[in-house]
Amino acid sequence: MTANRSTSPTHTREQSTAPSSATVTTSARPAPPAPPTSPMSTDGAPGAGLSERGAAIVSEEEALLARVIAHLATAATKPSRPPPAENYEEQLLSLRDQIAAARLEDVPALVQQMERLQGIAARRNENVVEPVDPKSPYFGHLRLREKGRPERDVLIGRTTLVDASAGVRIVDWRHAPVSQIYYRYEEGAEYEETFGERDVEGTVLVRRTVTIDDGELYRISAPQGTLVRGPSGGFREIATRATELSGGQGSAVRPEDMRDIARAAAGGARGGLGTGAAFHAREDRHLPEIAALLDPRQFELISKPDAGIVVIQGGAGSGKTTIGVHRLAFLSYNGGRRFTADKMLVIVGSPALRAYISEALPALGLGGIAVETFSEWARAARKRAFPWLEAPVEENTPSVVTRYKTHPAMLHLLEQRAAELKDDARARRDSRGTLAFWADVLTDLDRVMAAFEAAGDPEFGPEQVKRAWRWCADRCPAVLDLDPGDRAERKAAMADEPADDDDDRGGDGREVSSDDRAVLDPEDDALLLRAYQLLRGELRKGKNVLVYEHLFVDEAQDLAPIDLAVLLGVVAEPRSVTLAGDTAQRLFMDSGFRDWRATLDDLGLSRVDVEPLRIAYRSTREVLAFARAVLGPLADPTPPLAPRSGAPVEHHHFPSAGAAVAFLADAIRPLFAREPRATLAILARHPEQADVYYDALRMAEIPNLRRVRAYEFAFRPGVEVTEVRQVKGLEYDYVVLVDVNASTYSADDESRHLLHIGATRAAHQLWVISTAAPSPLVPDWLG
Ligand SMILES: Nc1ncnc2c1ncn2[C@@H]1O[C@H](COP(=O)(O)OP(=O)(O)OP(=O)(O)O)[C@@H](O)[C@H]1O
Repeated sequence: MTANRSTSPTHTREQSTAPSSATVTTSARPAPPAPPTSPMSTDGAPGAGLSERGAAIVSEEEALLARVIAHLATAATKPSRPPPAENYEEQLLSLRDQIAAARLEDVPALVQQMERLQGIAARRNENVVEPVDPKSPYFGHLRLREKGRPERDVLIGRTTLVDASAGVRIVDWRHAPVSQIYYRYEEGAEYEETFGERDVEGTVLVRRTVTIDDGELYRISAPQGTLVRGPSGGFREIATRATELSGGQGSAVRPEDMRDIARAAAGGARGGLGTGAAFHAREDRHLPEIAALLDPRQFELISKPDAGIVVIQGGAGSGKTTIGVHRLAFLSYNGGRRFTADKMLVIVGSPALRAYISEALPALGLGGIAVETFSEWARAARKRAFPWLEAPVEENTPSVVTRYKTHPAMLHLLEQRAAELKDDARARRDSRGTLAFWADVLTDLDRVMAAFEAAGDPEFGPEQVKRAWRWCADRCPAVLDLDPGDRAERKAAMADEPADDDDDRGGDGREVSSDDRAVLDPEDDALLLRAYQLLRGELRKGKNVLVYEHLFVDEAQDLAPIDLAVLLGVVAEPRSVTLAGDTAQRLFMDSGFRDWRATLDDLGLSRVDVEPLRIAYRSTREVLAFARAVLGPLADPTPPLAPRSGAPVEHHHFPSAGAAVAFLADAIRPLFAREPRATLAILARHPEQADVYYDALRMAEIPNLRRVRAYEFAFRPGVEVTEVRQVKGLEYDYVVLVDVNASTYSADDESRHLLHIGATRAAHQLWVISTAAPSPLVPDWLG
């Protein structure tokens, strides 16, 4: 699928030049140089122009596939055919027979499959072990030579099936020893691994990624070349040049390597939108699924031990979400009964990502995992913990109050005050006591002042503390009033607080004024939950304790330390957690998250390492250069490695939005005529700006045009007009950033982050449009 954030992980990144895993893997021992091949052919004639080596690879792979399919067909007609998935006992018996007949080196994979099945049988209601799908039985091919043993072909797929006598060995990608060879070693490399109890040494004779769809081989990626079946049925070689991660020679992938398509793209030079990438995607619909492409570093993080906290810092498009969801799959496979679907929680940054991940998980064999945004999850948990607290939550909190409530100083104060109440049975007795505690912590001015002074945050001094405190002191009594219990007593206590005649405006100029209605701020959900955890212990869901065995938090940079503390508080010991985020993509500047190190310290996790990811897979080198430039001083000192190069980023200036739309309409129509499967995002900072572009493009009768107002992305081809904030975590073939004017994006941190996020949604090409004095963040070199 070419749509933004493909909904199926089997084609999560439909672009023709996804680097073959062989070209991005690193190995202690380099692959031997590929023998010379004849020039690449792009003429589409069946098999025409295939090098001798290419032809040999194709026939080897076709023979292998034919063998597997024939075996699956025979197995299907035999009584010993794997029984329906829900018939666990028969499946276990079948596996036992396979083990009895298997060679020593195949036994661990089968035993693992058996253990997994036993776990599932015990749970009954969980995911089932799927039989091998004859339409797409595997995606990786290794040929291994081990000392004193004949060479053997091992295929990497989504489930295990081994029949050594038939020469068929398909091993689940999550099965550690074999997948380690696939993900860590290049063709030609020597390896040492442990299979079960046995140490083995060998050589990877062949390592290829294959795409099989509907039982047909469509694509082979090998170090010697990428071979693709054309519409006429024959194979041809495409874009085989090795990508250079350092930006060195031979790194260009497109448009040069796609001359034929670029030629088709009318006016492919400056002024033309479209690199032909989405056109090519249509032709080469069959691209390897992402599990086939994982690089060694990604696989290392995915396969980290099941206990422990893995913190991933990676730039835009470096595979953080990919790692998070594959780690869930890996743990669920290897973790026996511990990691069942109802015991894993995924927290995402937006409803759009929730939609994407919810659809991606079942395709990885993970049905029924809860995927929620933090605010949704916290709201529901808070309502369960305080069922009688019927205060509405209003989203009009002044910035100064958000910062006060999410500041690490507030988290520490809450912890300190709770510790002081260790022996106070009254405070701990029920959720009403917790509510009183919450109000007390927020409104005890002396303690609050001391806590913020100790935090020493130069951007949040006594002035701000006082203003935020006023807001809380004004609002908390009405909330406490919802508890008829000892209303009078509490009111009297609140009345003792000193009157405040200071300025009563919030940091953003909004009035911080008295409100007699019982209203909560969104940040109160986390404060109340943390207070509950500290005073009363574990949160509950119905009669059960609310506890998860694994937690994956995506876009963690937009959560406050207190949010993370609440989430970590619902994870069972020993904790198994993946936290992924990118400090360059912070959107909620008031959230209390400063950087990973400080946040981990705030959470008492100083000893946890932050794992950096360096390869930016999504965007081209040109897009990444722009995205880095707009970050200015906020950019990571180490630039990401960008495997792909593409069309230059262009800046177009117009006197008005009307002129810009006319230009865009003229570029978009031919783009979709050439590349009907393309996805294009037109991104504004503010909704009103997006409306202007949408209305005008609609009048220009741009087909498949959608105005996305509240995360209702279609994940299919077409033009989506929306605000930058909404597209966090998504991806498009092409992106146009509109109204990149000085009045819209000044040189402040939030503007830098927004432009960075918007730009890095583009996989292939980026345009920047200004309609007044351009933003100072547009780099000079863009012109
Ligand atoms: N090893 C890989 N080889 C090729 N493509 C990859 C690889 N890893 C990830 N990708 C692709 O790169 C794109 C970005 O991946 P992903 O969304 O996981 O990154 P991210 O770090 O979460 O990005 P963002 O921070 O922008 O949300 C996706 O299309 C994904 O399929």
